[in-house]
Amino acid sequence: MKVAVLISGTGTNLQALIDHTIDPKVGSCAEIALVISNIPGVKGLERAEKAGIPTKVIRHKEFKSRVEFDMKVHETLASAGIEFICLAGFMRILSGEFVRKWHGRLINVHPSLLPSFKGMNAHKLVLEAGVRVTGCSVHFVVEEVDAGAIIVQEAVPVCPGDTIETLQERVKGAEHKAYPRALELIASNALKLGDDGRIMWLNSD
Ligand SMILES: Nc1nc2ccc(CNc3ccc(C(=O)NCCCC(=O)O)cc3)cc2c(=O)[nH]1
Ligand SMILES: N[C@@H]1O[C@H](COP(=O)(O)O)[C@@H](O)[C@H]1O
Repeated sequence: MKVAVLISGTGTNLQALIDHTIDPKVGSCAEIALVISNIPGVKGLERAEKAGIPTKVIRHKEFKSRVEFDMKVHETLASAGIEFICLAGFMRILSGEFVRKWHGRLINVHPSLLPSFKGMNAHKLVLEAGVRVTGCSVHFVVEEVDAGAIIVQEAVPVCPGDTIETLQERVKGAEHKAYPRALELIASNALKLGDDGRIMWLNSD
């Protein structure tokens, strides 16, 4: 399954997906065939280049509208024969039109236990709420932000004295296990997004 990873920054989740898909012990049928960033010069692009994965920068600032940016991204994905998209620290909201075109073939990792703490500053909200357990969620992407069906979650303790930085680092450690696991469930046809918008587990035989 030809997978594209969309990034905007450091790309540690991209790295985890790369390491997973090239691991001969895993024998994954997911292959990362393209990495697209909306920001030039980010570390995630270096990670892809080091792994010999084609990269493309599509600057959202160069487009008059969100939809035109999304269309360029879609065309780039289609011409590369991409079958599945992983968002990994991609910080642009995608238009409903794009999300509909990739319905069931587009997932994201969010740094909280959804449906709690949606949006951009999950770790800050977690600390302010004083919860003792947080975590990460890998979910299908739907038009409503951070609201799609959840595929995998992993819990992470909140420790006394945690800051946004210490929390983010601990949660990322969980993301790097959860994301490859979620991609493998999909690539191995263990589950898919049902027409009712909920996870459908496919029989193993
Ligand atoms: N339609 C749809 N698209 C998404 C795009 C990215 C992410 C990743 N998580 C994200 C969640 C929130 C944001 C956000 O609010 N950014 C500030 C505004 C930036 C902008 O103007 O674009 C970005 C990524 C999730 C979604 C999603 O759940 N649904
Ligand atoms: N969506 C959020 O953005 C961050 C991306 O980090 P990286 O994968 O670029 O290191 C991760 O914490 C992820 O949960």
